[in-house]
Amino acid sequence: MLDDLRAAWRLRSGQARGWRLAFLTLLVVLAGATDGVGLALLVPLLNALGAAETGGTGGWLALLPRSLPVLLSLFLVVVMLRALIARAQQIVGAELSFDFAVALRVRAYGAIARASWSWLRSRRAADFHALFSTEIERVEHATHLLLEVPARLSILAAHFAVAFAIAPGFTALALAFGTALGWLMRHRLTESRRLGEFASAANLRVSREITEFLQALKLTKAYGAETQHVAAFEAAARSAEGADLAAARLQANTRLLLDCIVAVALAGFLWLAASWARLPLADLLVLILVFQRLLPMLQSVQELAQQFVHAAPAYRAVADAVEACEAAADSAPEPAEPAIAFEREIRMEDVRFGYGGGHPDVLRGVDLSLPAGSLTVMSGVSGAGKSTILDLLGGLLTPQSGRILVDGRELTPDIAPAWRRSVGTMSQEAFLFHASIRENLAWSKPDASDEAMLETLRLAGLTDLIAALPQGLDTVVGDRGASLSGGERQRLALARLLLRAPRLILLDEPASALDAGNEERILETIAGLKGRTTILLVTHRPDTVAAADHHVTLVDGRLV
Ligand SMILES: Nc1ncnc2c1ncn2[C@@H]1O[C@H](COP(=O)(O)OP(=O)(O)OP(=O)(O)O)[C@@H](O)[C@H]1O
Repeated sequence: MLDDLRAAWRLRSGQARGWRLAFLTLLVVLAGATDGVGLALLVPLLNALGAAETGGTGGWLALLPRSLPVLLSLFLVVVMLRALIARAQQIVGAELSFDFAVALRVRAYGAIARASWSWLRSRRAADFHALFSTEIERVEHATHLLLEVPARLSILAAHFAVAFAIAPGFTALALAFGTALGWLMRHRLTESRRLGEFASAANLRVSREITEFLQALKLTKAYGAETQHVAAFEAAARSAEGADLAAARLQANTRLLLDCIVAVALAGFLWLAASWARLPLADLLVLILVFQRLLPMLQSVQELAQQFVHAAPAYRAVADAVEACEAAADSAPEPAEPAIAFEREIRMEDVRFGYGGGHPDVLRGVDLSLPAGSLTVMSGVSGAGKSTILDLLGGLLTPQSGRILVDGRELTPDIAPAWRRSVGTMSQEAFLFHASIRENLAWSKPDASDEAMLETLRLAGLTDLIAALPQGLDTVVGDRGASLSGGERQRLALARLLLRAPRLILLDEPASALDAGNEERILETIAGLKGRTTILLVTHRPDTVAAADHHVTLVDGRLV
């Protein structure tokens, strides 16, 4: 439990402004105090209403005038003040929750966005999805409860204070009863927390199933694996819902138990108050009112605590996930300088790289020179490390030894973000957004004009397609470009890349998923870009690129 609270503290943000929390604390105290004063005023009020002959409580209340209109006015002022404080408390509490929720979501999103690619590539997208879809919501719920508990406790304290002023011994007994009740219920809190941890794990399984199913929709249909996915989803959903159901059962059982205990306790206390404590009538009436409110309040604090410990494990899940992303951040996530110009050559010198985890190094001393404006073709068997070379040249990975030089300047992690702005990359399966052609293009250069877009579409060989589309640039391409053919998708991705006018283009088998005819045409289009920019093209058919200036092959971690 303490771990969860520590995680909650780690997740607090500077934006949650300390003064607001201090103001809320003040309001909580004031709410309790006005509640207590309002209750205490009932004693002289009842006395003034006719119970005067029975005596009443001494203390500061004895100083009040006994006039009914004055007491009623005072009572009204206190009740209205209490209502105003409650309103302010509700608004400030909601603002704090809002600030916390937005800051946390933005922090988590930013942490993922700023994490280095070398770390991100070994993560599961589904786990990030779970973070946003369920765990952060549970954290928000827990925070709402966390803000609510002190408010209830303050009112509880006010009730106890009034009861104590009327009948100290009797109230001490009630306090002992409340403490004993909490102690008796502690196992329920432990059980609720265990269910909360189980719910975190079950929610993760649901999220993994949903994300991977949606990513593989076409494959699922093609393999007829729908039943398999539905069954896996049902098992995960039952498990997650089962955790919530068990928590709801526990909550209902606790409520039944507390309802009975509180009813018996209330009857017992009232009987004791009337027969044993022999209080004056006005005091007795107020004491009845106080206890009639106080005991259910104890019950609601117990319920809130139970709900809180159920949601609290999400604090640790979210804090651990966000901090892991933050620890893996790029050393300079925001480019410190504009895109890096490149006039002469990009060079790899004796570059070594391995993915760790006991695997042998993939690259074992790679030397490569890409003169500006040249077209280099790279080939090698599957798994040789070609994509790894592209990721290193693109500034996504950092060599473990050796250097990459851009016009003689070493490509270090500090300048990698700026360098990435000068690079355009494209792989086998180009990703397109479910948006129009214009929006897909503008993603890489938001201020691009229609003319610039049409020019890059021409270079990518898509002029005829755009002319044939009734909505032209505004045609929506579907999920991941589903309404385009494979060749059109790759060409559109090429146009998007060219729109940024990159100094270096890294192409990772951009046409190998296409049929031979389409592949040749795309490779021809790429060869036609020679001279405009520097290109490194990975292809398993190097012979088809006659225009290439250099051919290199990756063998045993070295280029030959
Ligand atoms: N994140 C990773 N963690 C561990 N090993 C990895 C990781 N990514 C790639 N590898 C391993 O590094 C080696 C080189 O991978 P890479 O993708 O660079 O090869 P490739 O030549 O591009 O292969 P292909 O032609 O099949 O695309 C492979 O053995 C691969 O299993």
